[in-house]
Amino acid sequence: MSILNEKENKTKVEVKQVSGRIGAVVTGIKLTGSLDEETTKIVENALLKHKVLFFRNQTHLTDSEQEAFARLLGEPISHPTVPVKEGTKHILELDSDKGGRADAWHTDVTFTIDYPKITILRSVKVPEFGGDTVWANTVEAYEHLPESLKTLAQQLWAVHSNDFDYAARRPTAKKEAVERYKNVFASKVIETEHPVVRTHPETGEQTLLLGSFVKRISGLSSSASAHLIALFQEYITKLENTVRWQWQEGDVVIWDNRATQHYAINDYEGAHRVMSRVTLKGSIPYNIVGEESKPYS
Ligand SMILES: O=C(O)CCC(=O)C(=O)O
Ligand SMILES: [Fe+2]
Repeated sequence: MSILNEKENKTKVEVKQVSGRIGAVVTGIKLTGSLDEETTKIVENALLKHKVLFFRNQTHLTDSEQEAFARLLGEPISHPTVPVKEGTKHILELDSDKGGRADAWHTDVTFTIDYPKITILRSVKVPEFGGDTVWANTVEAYEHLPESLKTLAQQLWAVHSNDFDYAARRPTAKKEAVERYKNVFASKVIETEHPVVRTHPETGEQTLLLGSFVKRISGLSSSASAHLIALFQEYITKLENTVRWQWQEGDVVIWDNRATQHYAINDYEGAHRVMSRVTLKGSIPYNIVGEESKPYS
């Protein structure tokens, strides 16, 4: 077959927006570590535009092939406290039987200073019902703030920490999950002060940087902090600002972790759900006037 014919036979790549403010389904791409440059660029550009990309039928992927694909978009990094899945370089396995139920609105690993720019999540085992994930667009959330709240948000800084009261937030969590949180996830306390409004380093857009790792707003009482966080989170998680995905086995979802928050719905009780996650190295955030995040101690 000539090169020309091969090109003609190539499946057409399509990027189809699926809701008003966030998310697109991508078809015609088989994700592998040897994806060509042109297709990789399509994925990168679509991600900056839509913030979350959904790919069905990627059942060919193994952990190592997922890592190989991830390397095309950036530098894979391991979680700072949770050990990587055995036999892999950087994969974080989220197993519902081991407390892997991320049922709080968050951006990944924001307690670190240069938290991941992108997350690539693959469904390995999905429950018969439930277990959807929802993403929210933090650029659109900022854009939809009234001017007075934009001005307020721009002046705020927040302390993000991996040391929060896990058990109080999840009164029904199993003892094993609470222990795992304490002994693994928060084994080493990591805290960072980030601006509440982060300038996206690639698009220049303003994003709201909050989520469940926020301990408090700098300089405010815990009560005032809680009110303000709730106020901004309300704009972030407004349903019009979100997209919800019903997983099938072998789906891959890629999100821009600098422009989104997400929530894994914990509505499948004892059923088993397993996900494989790779995160890519991010950069230190800065705000509209160029002030950078700093370690907090
Ligand atoms: O389990 C999910 O759907 C999402 C889990 C999560 O928060 C993550 O992978 O970062
Ligand atoms: Fe997450």
